Amino acid sequence: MVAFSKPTIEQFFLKACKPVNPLTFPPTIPLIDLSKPESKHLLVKACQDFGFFKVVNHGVPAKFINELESEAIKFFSSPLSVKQKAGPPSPFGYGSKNIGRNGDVGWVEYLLLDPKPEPESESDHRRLLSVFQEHPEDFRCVVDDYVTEVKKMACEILDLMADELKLEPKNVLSKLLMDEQSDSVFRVNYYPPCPEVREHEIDGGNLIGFGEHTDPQIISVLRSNNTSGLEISLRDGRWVSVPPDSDSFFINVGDSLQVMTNGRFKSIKHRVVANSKESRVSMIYFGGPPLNEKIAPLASLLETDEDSLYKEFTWFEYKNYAFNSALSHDRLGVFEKISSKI
Ligand SMILES: C=C1C[C@]23C[C@@]1(O)CC[C@H]2[C@@]12CC[C@H](O)[C@@](C)(C(=O)O1)[C@H]2[C@@H]3C(=O)O
Ligand SMILES: O=C(O)CCC(=O)C(=O)O
Ligand SMILES: [Fe+2]
Repeated sequence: MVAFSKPTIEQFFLKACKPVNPLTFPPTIPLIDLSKPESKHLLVKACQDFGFFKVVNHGVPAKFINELESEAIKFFSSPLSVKQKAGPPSPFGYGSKNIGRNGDVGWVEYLLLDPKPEPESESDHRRLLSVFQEHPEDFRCVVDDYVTEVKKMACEILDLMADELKLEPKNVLSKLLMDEQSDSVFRVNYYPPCPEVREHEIDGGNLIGFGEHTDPQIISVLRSNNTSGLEISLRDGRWVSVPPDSDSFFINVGDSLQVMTNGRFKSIKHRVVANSKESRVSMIYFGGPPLNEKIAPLASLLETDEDSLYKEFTWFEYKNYAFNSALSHDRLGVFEKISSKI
């Protein structure tokens, strides 16, 4: 663990890296229309080829999305002293610039929230809600309404995957998110504009909003406003920027789903670069399994004689390892039976 001092602006720049490739996603981002259940074939292909796709006709009411975005903007626009009352994020609360506990920094402020507060974490929630001095319960309702809908969509997507992969039972994946003990997280990120980015751009630097990483859970459901910044890494190592679309959702395969499909689905490496002029607001639901769940390839997916590529572990063990590692660390590496590094 690293002791934190206030990060300097230089720490936020990716000096040693090649400039971000301005290509947009080639050829186009896989697009899944949830009103057409036959798109389940495209959905599985997208998970195999990229681990990433965009969803339209998702059924999440615009009202819930807009209310959450405006509550978030209200919160992030309040004085630092007010926001700090909701911090630090240990594990839930307000954070700024420091990401995780291992020395990562980014040009970002965020709220990490428990989508389903347990009685023991009630005090955390009270502290968090006290920040929304005027109507604290309204904020909780706005988060609950949004998360309920997004979780429903995530489960629908997981059921389509299971159907296309002919998994039994059909809810083998979605039941992990529906479980009362599901260890999911909800995050709202706010990337303020950074005027200083322009001077550094001249040196070919990019301001890092959220450093490169894969998401450890099963599935991540991301929605952002119309400010660009999200980039994904292709298998050939090129970074490409994802055109923002505030009316759609973006889905990432997480590390756990990569393992459950024995590597057929890819957990995609992604990052966010900050912007000199516009603020970016994103909200992400990370659907995770219960802590005691064994994360292993689904038996019905393994061909005869096909072995698991991974050692046995529970979500508790993986999460513990992940949260003690830096953002860019290749977390699945140590759980592979044959290291991909050789
Ligand atoms: C540096 C870190 C932040 C993170 C925990 C970790 O040690 C490595 C994984 C990171 C990540 C990425 C996806 C989600 O944003 C997140 C909440 C998660 O589950 O894993 C974050 C963690 C975090 O911000 O605490
Ligand atoms: O804010 C974003 O657009 C993505 C952030 C992200 O990848 C994360 O919070 O894990
Ligand atoms: Fe992420």
